[in-house]
Amino acid sequence: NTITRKRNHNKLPPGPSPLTLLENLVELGKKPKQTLAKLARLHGPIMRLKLGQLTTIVISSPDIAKEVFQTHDLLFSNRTIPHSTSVHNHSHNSVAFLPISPLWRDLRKICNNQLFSHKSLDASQNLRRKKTQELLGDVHRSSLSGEAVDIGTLVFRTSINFLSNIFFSLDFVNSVGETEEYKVIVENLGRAIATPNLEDFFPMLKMVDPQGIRRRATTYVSKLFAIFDRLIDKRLEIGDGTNSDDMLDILLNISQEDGQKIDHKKIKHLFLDLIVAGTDTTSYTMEWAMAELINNPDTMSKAKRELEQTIGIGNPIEESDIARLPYLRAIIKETLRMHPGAPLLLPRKANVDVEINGYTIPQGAQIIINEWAIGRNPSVWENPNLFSPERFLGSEIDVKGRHFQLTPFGGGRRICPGLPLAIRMLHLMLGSLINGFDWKFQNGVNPDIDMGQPLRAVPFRINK
Ligand code: HEM
Repeated sequence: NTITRKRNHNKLPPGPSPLTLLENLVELGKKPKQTLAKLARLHGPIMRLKLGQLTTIVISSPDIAKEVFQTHDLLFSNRTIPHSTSVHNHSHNSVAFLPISPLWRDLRKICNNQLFSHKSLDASQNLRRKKTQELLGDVHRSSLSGEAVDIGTLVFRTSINFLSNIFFSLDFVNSVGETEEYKVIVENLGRAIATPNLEDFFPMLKMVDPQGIRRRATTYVSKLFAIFDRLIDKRLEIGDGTNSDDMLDILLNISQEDGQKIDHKKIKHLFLDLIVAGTDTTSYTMEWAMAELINNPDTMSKAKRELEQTIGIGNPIEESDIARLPYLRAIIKETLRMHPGAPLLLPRKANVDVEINGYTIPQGAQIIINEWAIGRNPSVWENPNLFSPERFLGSEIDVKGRHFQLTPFGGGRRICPGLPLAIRMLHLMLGSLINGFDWKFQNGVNPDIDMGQPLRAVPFRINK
């Protein structure tokens, strides 16, 4: 599995034939995990896939990922643009898809200043505390009636309401019906980016939209934009008198001062990116963390014991407690290793010809880091298929993009800006769910959430 370091320009190991590749791509849309496993077995640390107009380099080795995220970060800092993001001209306004440019920098700066800096995260802590209490209230009600809860859906509701409060000072989701409505929007938009689209490989298909991806993306972006439009119009009508100081107010103020930096259209694209990038990934990670804990009773007991000793059974968890909960932190890392929310991260592009490990990556090639395969690679991790948070105790490996065997949030200048928020939310929600309740799978059965079954589990309230 080691890569030969001899000079081997332009002779990147080829991947499967175009036909097999096409089959794999179709499968990837349907069964992402099984397909990734197969691809990881088939190819080594680096592989070139040539299909139609697009050359894709798939990287499944920490050493080579380091070249992309650190050594040559700038040269790999743009993305290939999926055609599905051309909907509503999103790719030209999107912090996630713009090339490195003054607009991208302005948008990242706005995100950091308003949302993700230490200071703004501390300022929004009350809101997360409140949304977590509401989550626990829902779980408590189910525990009284002995009903199973759908973890992914509950966490989705918590995360989207947290974001909608920061943005607009209101809950997007107040009922089961609304949760479903927003979940469908976000899942479909995520899929529009993650599903391999034949249009991206064969540009002549762009008019045809053979998989209907662009049609679906148009429907769901339009739905979200209609909601944002209504909220922005309402805010502008109400005028200055009712300054609520949320992110919408701040962005409208910036747009008044400097319309170049951000305008109404760009505000909508930014909210779209943040909601799509931030909610599905968080609920997916939480669903897996809970599934692994319920499946591994010893790990669950250890986590509960740590919480009991540090915080006290049933007591509310504060974000400031996270630093004192090493086992809980190890559980989140282990979940992100085995079940990265974005298994192929987001695509990058070689801005010029770049030499890495003796290979020349051709200009314009799409670069995919196969995070899922790196997390399951037996030459990187001992017993990679075993859920064992202990491997992280006393280890310096973190998820901040500097340990290349574990980069679920990417790395370099394009690293996920939501990382600090995601980390706080994941620990807060997971710690709260297990410190307040015992959990069992519905009907005692371990659901295979790989197969797209949502995790349903029954909570039992713990008496203090
Ligand atoms: C467990 C949760 C999350 C995971 C696993 C995750 C993962 C990722 C990954 C892999 C990337 C691409 C990084 C790269 O190319 O190097 C990314 C980008 C991004 N993420 Fe996250 N993310 C999460 C949560 C969030 C949250 C909560 C937000 C915001 C509310 C967010 C907003 C973004 C944005 C805006 C980008 C694009 C950045 C750019 O291209 O400059 N993410 N995320």
